[in-house]
Amino acid sequence: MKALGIILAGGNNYRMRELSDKRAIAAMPVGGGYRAIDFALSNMSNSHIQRVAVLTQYNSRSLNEHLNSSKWWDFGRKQGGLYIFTPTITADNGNWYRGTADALAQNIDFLKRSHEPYVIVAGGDCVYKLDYNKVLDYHIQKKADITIVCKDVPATEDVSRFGVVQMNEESRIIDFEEKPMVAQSHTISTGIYVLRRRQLIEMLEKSMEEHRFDFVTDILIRYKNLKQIYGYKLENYWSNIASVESYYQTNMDFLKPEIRKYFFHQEPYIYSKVDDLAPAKYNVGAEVRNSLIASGCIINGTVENSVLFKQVFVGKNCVIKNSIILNDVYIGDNTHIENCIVESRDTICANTYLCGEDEVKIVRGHNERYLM
Ligand SMILES: Nc1ncnc2c1ncn2[C@@H]1O[C@H](COP(=O)(O)OP(=O)(O)O[C@H]2O[C@H](CO)[C@@H](O)[C@H](O)[C@H]2O)[C@@H](O)[C@H]1O
Repeated sequence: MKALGIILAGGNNYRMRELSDKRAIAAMPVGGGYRAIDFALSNMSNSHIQRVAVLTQYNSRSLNEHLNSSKWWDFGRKQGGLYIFTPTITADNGNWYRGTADALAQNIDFLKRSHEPYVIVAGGDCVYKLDYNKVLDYHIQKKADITIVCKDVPATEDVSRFGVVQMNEESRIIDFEEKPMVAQSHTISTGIYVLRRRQLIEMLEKSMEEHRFDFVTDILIRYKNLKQIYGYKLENYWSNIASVESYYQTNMDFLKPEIRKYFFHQEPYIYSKVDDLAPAKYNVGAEVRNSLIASGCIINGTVENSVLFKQVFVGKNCVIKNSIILNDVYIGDNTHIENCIVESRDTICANTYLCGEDEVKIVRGHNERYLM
């Protein structure tokens, strides 16, 4: 096989507010039936990458539970497999992953023991489909040292939470600024990189010698004029779960017919861990419009422009509008929920009124305000 996959899934993100208290960002539920990491894992599997390591750290239990079997993404092969690497305290190392380069460097033995000539490095918090082999072919054809998958975003979009690149006519990256206040272009890095395994090992060893721990600032930006770094443009849907707003928007995108068709009905498919649940049930009085309702849900009230994850109960005379309800939530009768994200495994008492006014409201059990 030509490439090895590494998924970085250990970061925390304060922009996710309380949603990251319970779980790693890569374990965030997406699109009614997936977790964020399913997209990178399925892309790896669909690109026939047989050995994939997931580097996890922050709130790793939630992710470990989701990844407890490699069979869902078809990695259970004799010559390959899915590896989950959390930081390990050893005689030579007493540190957590101090950054993305450090996370890779702490697993340098895995890189050294592998035989694949190339490595695909991707984040576990992005929603997209990509055949990594196309990027790999491009990387080889360009004779690049590093290839970064990039995306043009509308000029109206705030790019200050991304790496922003400038490319010349040959698609060589001539400038890379990480999270700039004022951006020079609207081409962003998607955080997906291709490089030679030997090259990566060499760069990581140098970084560690100098106590530099971040892949972007200490490798990409440092080498941007010294190495041949190319950009590969991703034309299709891509979104990353980096804030409550982008998480909400990504889920709402799944209500658009073209996005649903792209992810649910067009090959290659996205895979996830499957639960054996009863089908969703709509009782007399239920009214559902433009919504995704996962298995195990029971609906009695009205649901509109919303995404309900598995095993949500909606009581009588409820109105759920423009909201995301995470799994195992019980919503009592006569409740109004609008512009909210309701945390998983929660009970919303009957007669509750919840509405995100200026921004999406995150609801956890005790946020209720009762109707008069
Ligand atoms: N210590 C650690 N151990 C293991 N995994 C860790 C880690 N720290 C972070 N990660 C993981 O690495 C990935 C990148 O996270 P970062 O916090 O480094 O950057 P961010 O996602 O903000 O931007 C990045 O991704 C956006 C695109 O989403 C780019 O535009 C931008 O240039 C790039 O830095 C995430 O999947 C995260 O979970």
